[in-house]
Amino acid sequence: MPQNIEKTEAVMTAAPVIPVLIVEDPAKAVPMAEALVRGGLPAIEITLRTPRALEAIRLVAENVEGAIPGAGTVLNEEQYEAALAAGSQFIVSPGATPALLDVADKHDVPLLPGAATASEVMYLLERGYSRLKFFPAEQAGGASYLKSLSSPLAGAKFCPTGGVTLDKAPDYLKLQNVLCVGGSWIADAKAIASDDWAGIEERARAAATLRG
Ligand SMILES: O=C[C@H](O)COP(=O)(O)O
Ligand SMILES: CC(=O)C(=O)O
Repeated sequence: MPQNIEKTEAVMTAAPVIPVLIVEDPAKAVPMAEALVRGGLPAIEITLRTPRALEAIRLVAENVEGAIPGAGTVLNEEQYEAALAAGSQFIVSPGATPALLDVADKHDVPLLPGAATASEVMYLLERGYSRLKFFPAEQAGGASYLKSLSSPLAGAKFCPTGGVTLDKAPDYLKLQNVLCVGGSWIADAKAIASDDWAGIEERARAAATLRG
């Protein structure tokens, strides 16, 4: 089935920011997610870039009330299925392949596929996907580039991610074709490694009140 827009937008509009997380130690996942939820960011993307990321997703799914755990950096069918089995409520990919979209079409779980060019967006629209990640946002051209896509590709709405910061986020959030932004600045590897839950909560709170 094509993308379920209502369910996908529910994830994208739960808060203005989706934190993108690289979790090495699953024992950190629950206190980290609790800090993010307390700060007002329920949708959290744990990337499959570490060996124990799936374990981290499972622990958040089973233990953190109010969290909407998702898996990022999902590149293929095997990772997609493993992410769902771990309890992911949404899936994110830096790009899109026909094989990844084929497996996503079999499930009613939001997939945010990545796109960075007009042709990539057009391909995804053809496949029934209109709620997308714009990646890597800053490096690909930033808010002015994304604004240029909004008139010719009016059906597509984005979550820009990649180089987005607290300062840059409002430039994206004010665009008609942006529903949220993603980024690692709220809980980077250093903050997670040093158990800086208060700092993560504080940055989450600032992000949760961002407006375009
Ligand atoms: O690979 C990039 C991450 O998805 C998030 O990007 P960031 O660290 O620039 O916020
Ligand atoms: C870029 C991103 O969010 C991902 O790796 O899925």
